[in-house]
Amino acid sequence: MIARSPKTPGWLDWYVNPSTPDFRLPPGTVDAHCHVFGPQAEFPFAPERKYTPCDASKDQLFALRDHLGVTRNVIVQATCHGADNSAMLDAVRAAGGRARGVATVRPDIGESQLRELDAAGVRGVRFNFVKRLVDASPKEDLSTIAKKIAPLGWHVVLYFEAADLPELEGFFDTLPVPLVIDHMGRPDVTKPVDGPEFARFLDFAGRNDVWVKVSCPERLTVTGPPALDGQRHAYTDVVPFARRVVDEFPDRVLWGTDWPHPNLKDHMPDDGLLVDYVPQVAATAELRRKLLVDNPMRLYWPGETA
Ligand SMILES: O=C(O)c1cc(C(=O)O)oc(=O)c1
Repeated sequence: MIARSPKTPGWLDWYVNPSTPDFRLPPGTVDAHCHVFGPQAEFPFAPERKYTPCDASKDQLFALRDHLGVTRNVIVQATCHGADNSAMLDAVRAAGGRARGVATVRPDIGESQLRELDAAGVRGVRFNFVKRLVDASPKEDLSTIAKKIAPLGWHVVLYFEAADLPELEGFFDTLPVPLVIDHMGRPDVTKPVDGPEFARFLDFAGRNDVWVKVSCPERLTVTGPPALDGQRHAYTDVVPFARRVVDEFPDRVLWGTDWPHPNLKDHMPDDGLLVDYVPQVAATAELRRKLLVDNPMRLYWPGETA
C-alpha cells in the first residue's frame, strides 16, 4: 500500500465540466502542452517534488481532449513526477498514437533507455529553470543530455521566467537541438509588448529552430478576469503578447491547454475558455491551422497527415 501525501495547501483542482467552446477547433488540432498527475496510488509522486497535486489521470485527460474537440496531445512530464516518466509514458501508450511525450531524464541515461522512450512516443526532454519548481541542474548535465538526444531527432523544451532569459540565453545557444519554449517565456504582461524585455524574447525566438508555445494566458494574466460566469473573452492583457508571437513566427508556434494547470492559486480556468482564446491570438483561419495542426504535426508527427 502506497502512503498518500495530502495536496499542497491552497491547491486548486482542475475544472470539472468545462464549457463547450464557441470556437470549433479545426480537425487534427494538437494540444501541445498538457500533463498527467498520478493517479498517486498507481504512480507515486517524486520525493524531491516541490508540490503535491490532485490526481489528474490519463482517462480524465482523454475525456477533456474529446470534449474540446482536440485530436492529439503532447504530454509533458510534470515536475511532481521528477525523472520517473511512468505516468506520462502510461498515458502516451494508452493514447494509441494520438499522444507524444516529453520526458525528464538524468544525464547518465543510456542509449537503449532513450530508444525505449522513443519507441513509446517520446520526442523531447524538458529542462526546467523555474526556481519554485525544481532545484537547478548543473549546465554540464543538461549539455550531456542534449548531446545524447540529438541523434534521435528530439528537441529540448525549456521552461524559464522572462527575467532569467539574459542569463540563460548563452547556454541555450549551445544546445545542438531544436528548442521549444514553454508558455511564451513567461513575459511580465504589465510591461509594454513593444518594450525591451519582450523584444529580447522575440529576438531569441527568432533564431533558427526555436518554437514557442502561446499557452497559459491564465497563468500570465495580471488583470484577469478569471472569466468564469459566462465571460468568453478572457485574459485580454495577455492577448497582445501572444498575437505578436503568432504574427512574427506563424510557422513555429504551438498551442496547449496546460491542463491540469499546476500551481494556480487564485482561479482555475474553464478549459473551454482556453479554446475560445485561440481566435483572439491567431486572427485568420490560416494562422489557426498552422498553430493548432500543421506546426505541432511537423514537430511531433512528421510525415503523418492530420
Ligand atoms: O508554472 C507552473 O507551476 C508549471 C508547473 C509545471 C510542472 O510542474 O511540470 O508545468 C508547467 O507547465 C507549469
